[in-house]
Amino acid sequence: MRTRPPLILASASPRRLDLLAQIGITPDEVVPADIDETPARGELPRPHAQRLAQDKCRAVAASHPDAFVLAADTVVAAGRRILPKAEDEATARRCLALLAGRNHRVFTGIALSAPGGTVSARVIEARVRMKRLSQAETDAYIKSGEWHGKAGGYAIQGRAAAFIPAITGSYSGVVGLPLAETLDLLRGAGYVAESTH
Ligand SMILES: Cc1cn([C@H]2C[C@H](O)[C@@H](COP(=O)(O)OP(=O)(O)OP(=O)(O)O)O2)c(=O)[nH]c1=O
Repeated sequence: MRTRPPLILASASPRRLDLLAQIGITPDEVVPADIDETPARGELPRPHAQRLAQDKCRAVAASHPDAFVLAADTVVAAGRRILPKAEDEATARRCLALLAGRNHRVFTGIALSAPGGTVSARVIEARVRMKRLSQAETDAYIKSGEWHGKAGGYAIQGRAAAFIPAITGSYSGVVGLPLAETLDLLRGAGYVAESTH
């Protein structure tokens, strides 16, 4: 019997592992990609998300040529501007100040490499509205620490859900892995059979 090549999730994000589990997919291995995530000069949010997902995918596929390798990158965009991943309070506050009371977009790039090296990739977009935030709401959110390591300084899957009255597009994409489209890629590459899922 022919055995199916393994699936590697090229991500350090526990959210991505949880999201895959939600649709019944368990990668054989998790191998985070260590790449430079700095936006190129003048790079727009959508191509940035696409490029980083592909870079993460290729970085891991290079040392695992016989596996399927799945990678993603989530970018929060205020207009043409790419918001940082919040690693400190000041950055998280700046992001929230920019996003509160406005609509913004979240782009998640996904890339899948198949054994042999063929890479398929897509970018999935969501439009998110965040309500205006009072000083007390911002302070309480900052205190929660939930913004840490999150693109744009918030996590829709946590307390910040109370700040989001409307979203159009992929919810799972905002959290980090758009599930419908990821399953399409896995199907297209032959990892998931048409008859399952
Ligand atoms: C906007 C938003 C982002 N995020 C997260 C998803 C991603 O983990 C993170 C964006 O950073 P990414 O660079 O996409 O991912 P990562 O550094 O966590 O993991 P890796 O590169 O190894 O795959 O922000 C949420 O969890 N909820 C949200 O609502």
